[in-house]
Amino acid sequence: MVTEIAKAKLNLALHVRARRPDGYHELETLFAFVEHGDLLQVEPAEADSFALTGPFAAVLSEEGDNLVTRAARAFREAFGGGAHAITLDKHLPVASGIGGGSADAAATLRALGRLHGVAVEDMFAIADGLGSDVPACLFGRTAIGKGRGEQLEAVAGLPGTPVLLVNPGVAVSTAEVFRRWDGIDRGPLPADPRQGRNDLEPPARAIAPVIDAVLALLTAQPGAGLTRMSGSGATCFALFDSEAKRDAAAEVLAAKDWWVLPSRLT
Ligand SMILES: C[C@@](CO)(OP(=O)(O)O)[C@H](O)COP(=O)(O)OP(=O)(O)OC[C@H]1O[C@@H](n2ccc(N)nc2=O)[C@H](O)[C@@H]1O
Ligand SMILES: Nc1ncnc2c1ncn2[C@@H]1O[C@H](COP(=O)(O)OP(=O)(O)O)[C@@H](O)[C@H]1O
Repeated sequence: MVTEIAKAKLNLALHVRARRPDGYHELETLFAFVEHGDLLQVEPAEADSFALTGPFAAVLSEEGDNLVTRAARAFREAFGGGAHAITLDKHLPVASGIGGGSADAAATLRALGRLHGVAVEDMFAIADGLGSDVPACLFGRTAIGKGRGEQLEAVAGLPGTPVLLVNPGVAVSTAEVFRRWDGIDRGPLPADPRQGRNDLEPPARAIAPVIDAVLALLTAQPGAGLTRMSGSGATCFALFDSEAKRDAAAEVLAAKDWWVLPSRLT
């Protein structure tokens, strides 16, 4: 049995540059990861099986096609390896801008790669076909992403930085948020992500105005530095200058009945 953590992804900055003829958007984004996420367990078996557990299992169990089973199918078509029993312990909220599904797909590939001796480098083509964020999650390191997110360049991160993730419990459709982007290119990613922005914030806030309240309360917390929405939302994050201040902020935001995840950047 192999176990992988499907770490939550953050977009420390996300600049949308252009709408492409194929419907996708050209991005420049700074991907980072946190220590916590979903838990994936994979073992060879006589027949394929897939079990969902954890606090967000119910949301997903009504959907037929999971990114985990899609990733496993794509792996087998490319590399063989037979049947597997897979368990996904779902801790990350679904459709929330922290790439939970993408991280699960990448963790599935990593686990199968470990079981069957396939290198991560050889699985990027499969990852690309599963979703725009899956290559970044497979890479798993702080990186600048271009194209639709699949052109990756590793950069120095801020490992160990305390971070708080907050989701107000509203699922936001990524496709819908991109559709509402105003089409204005506001320029490239700056060297310092703090000077950057998330261009998907205005359209996401229009769909889910509660994001305004989350950002306002996060920004007001003692010790909060860079505070922003991640991906297409609605999860927002703040970096903190100490774990104690992060934990104090977590209590304040959890009192709103919002989902909170105190973690650290990897
Ligand atoms: C916005 C981002 C930023 O990291 O994160 P999330 O909010 O999903 O976490 C990603 O680009 C999301 O990646 P992912 O969730 O894998 O998206 P996909 O399944 O490939 O695409 C879902 C839909 O989003 C839109 N889409 C996605 C990526 C992109 N560069 N341009 C787009 O226009 C398309 O309408 C597409 O049909
Ligand atoms: N294992 C999975 N975890 C989360 N979502 C999944 C999974 N498999 C399929 N999905 C689908 O993918 C969509 C995007 O999910 P998710 O990756 O959580 O969003 P985001 O990238 O915005 O954080 C969900 O609405 C859901 O329908």
